Amino acid sequence: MLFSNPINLEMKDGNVVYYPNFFNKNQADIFFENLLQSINWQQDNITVFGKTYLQPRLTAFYADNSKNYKYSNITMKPHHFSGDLLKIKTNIETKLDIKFTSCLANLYRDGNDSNGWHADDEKELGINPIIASISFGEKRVFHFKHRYNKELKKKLVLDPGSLLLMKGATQENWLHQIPKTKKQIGERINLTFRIIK
Ligand SMILES: O=C(O)CCC(=O)C(=O)O
Ligand SMILES: [Fe+2]
Repeated sequence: MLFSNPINLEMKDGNVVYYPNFFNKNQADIFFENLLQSINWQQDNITVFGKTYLQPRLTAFYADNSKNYKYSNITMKPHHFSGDLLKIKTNIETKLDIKFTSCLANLYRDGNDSNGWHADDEKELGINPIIASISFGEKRVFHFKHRYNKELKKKLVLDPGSLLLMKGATQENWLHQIPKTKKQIGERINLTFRIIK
């Protein structure tokens, strides 16, 4: 087997599988340190209901084409894949047998950084997008809530070295977030590999 113990989250109207040890601890630690230094982290302004704020985390966008990525009034121009990010891309493409074009990277500096309720449903991702989300560094809680049935919720901890694979109608029917935490915690890097044609 290429990687151990996938956990199917059994999402109604969606399809989410969690792979806790997609990368082993040693690999995950090395990738974390290298990506922290090598990624072109930036902090953008976002405009929500007419008010402008600094985004509560750092981000960077990479692609093997020149297509921009637009979300929350932000347009991100891609950098080219290289170094460990390219190694990770090739590794997951081989293991999953899927080719990705793009990666949106997130750096949560501490518990005060977050990612509010949203779905990855921008039209450039197409219908039923496949999103492969890799985590390194500090573990963080991840929430799902169903868009139309308030009783349906899921909560899980994303461990370093893990992969969360979201596919099928997940983005159409569910929202997700990384909430803030009051705990004193360190940095976390998340890489979301996407297909943008
Ligand atoms: O940090 C995470 O695990 C989630 C990131 C995310 O949802 C996104 O970039 O769209
Ligand atoms: Fe997302």
